[in-house]
Amino acid sequence: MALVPATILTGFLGAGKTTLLNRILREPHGYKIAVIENEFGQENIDNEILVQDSNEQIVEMNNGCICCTVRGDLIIALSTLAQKRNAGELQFDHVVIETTGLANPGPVAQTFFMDDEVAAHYLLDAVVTVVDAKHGMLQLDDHEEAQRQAGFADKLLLSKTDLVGMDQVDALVARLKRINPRAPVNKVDFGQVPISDVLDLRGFNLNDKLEIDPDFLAVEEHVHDHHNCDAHCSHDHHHAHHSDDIAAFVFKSERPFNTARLDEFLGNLVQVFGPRMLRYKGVLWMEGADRKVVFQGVHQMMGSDIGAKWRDDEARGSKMVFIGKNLPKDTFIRGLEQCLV
Ligand SMILES: Nc1nc2c(ncn2[C@@H]2O[C@H](COP(=O)(O)OP(=O)(O)OP(=O)(O)O)[C@@H](O)[C@H]2O)c(=O)[nH]1
Repeated sequence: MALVPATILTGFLGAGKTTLLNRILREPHGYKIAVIENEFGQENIDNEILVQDSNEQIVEMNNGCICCTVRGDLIIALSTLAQKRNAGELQFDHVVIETTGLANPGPVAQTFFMDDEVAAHYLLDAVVTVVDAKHGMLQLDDHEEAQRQAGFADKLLLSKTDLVGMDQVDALVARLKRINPRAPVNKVDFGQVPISDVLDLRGFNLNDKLEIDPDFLAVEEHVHDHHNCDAHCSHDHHHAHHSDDIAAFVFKSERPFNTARLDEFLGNLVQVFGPRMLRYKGVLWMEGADRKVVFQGVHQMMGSDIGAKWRDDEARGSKMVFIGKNLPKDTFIRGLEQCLV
């Protein structure tokens, strides 16, 4: 059987990866795409956000962090998909792996060369990196992961250019070109981009990567602590520990929220803690509403959408994930509890 091309979709927290993926999954392009999702934090909210209504596409979830479990979960997910495909149980002709916003794509890409079973079934097509035009500059300043994601890209897609002026876009593009002169930079507007900018790029060139990182294929000891993955997973394949002050926590409740109280509380939260709130999202049960509310944000930019209807057989409740730098978890949790009905 021909090798299945795989795309690694990466980009910093909130850059617009899921928005892009959702658009691709909705578009009638003829590809049958299997998706492997990975999220920072133990609750997979993207699970709820991604469209899952097409029987042409499969969404394969794995909790934990791709960068920690790269030689474990990712290999298992890819191998399971390949076995099902060979057995005729699943049909797909492309795989997209959406990494967490804090992942270094290096080890994810490595999997395609280091694992025989994966290499026997898949061809790494390209690393596509989404960069947030509004927050990208700061993310590149503050986070090594953001630089690696840009540096490793075979294609850079600039999102949220609607939120900034041309000067800011030009400065960011110039910086991206300095970090990665090889990757073409295209704009993506709320995920709108030709499919040919994302799939079938055949952009991954091992020789290029070895030039940038001669250790790319080096086998390393896997020494870090998996118990900490959910909250502190930002190890790269050199096992440098960084971003240790970034942590994720989850709020869950089986009681509905009072809309006015929650709006006011979240508004205050982002005013006070916005600069440290790297990414937050949730699926909410609002009092009196028969549909889910999906809320999410990056720093001070917060928004919400109406989601799917609560099914009759579904237990109603809310779950939210906050990822930030030194956020006062107790203040968040206590405040949210006070917004419940
Ligand atoms: N203004 C604007 N907002 C955008 C654009 N693309 C995405 N967004 C918004 O940015 C937020 C984050 O988008 P996601 O697609 O969830 O980002 P992500 O990279 O998947 O986030 P994580 O996986 O959580 O790191 C959402 O509220 C999107 O609606 C864009 O081009 N312009």
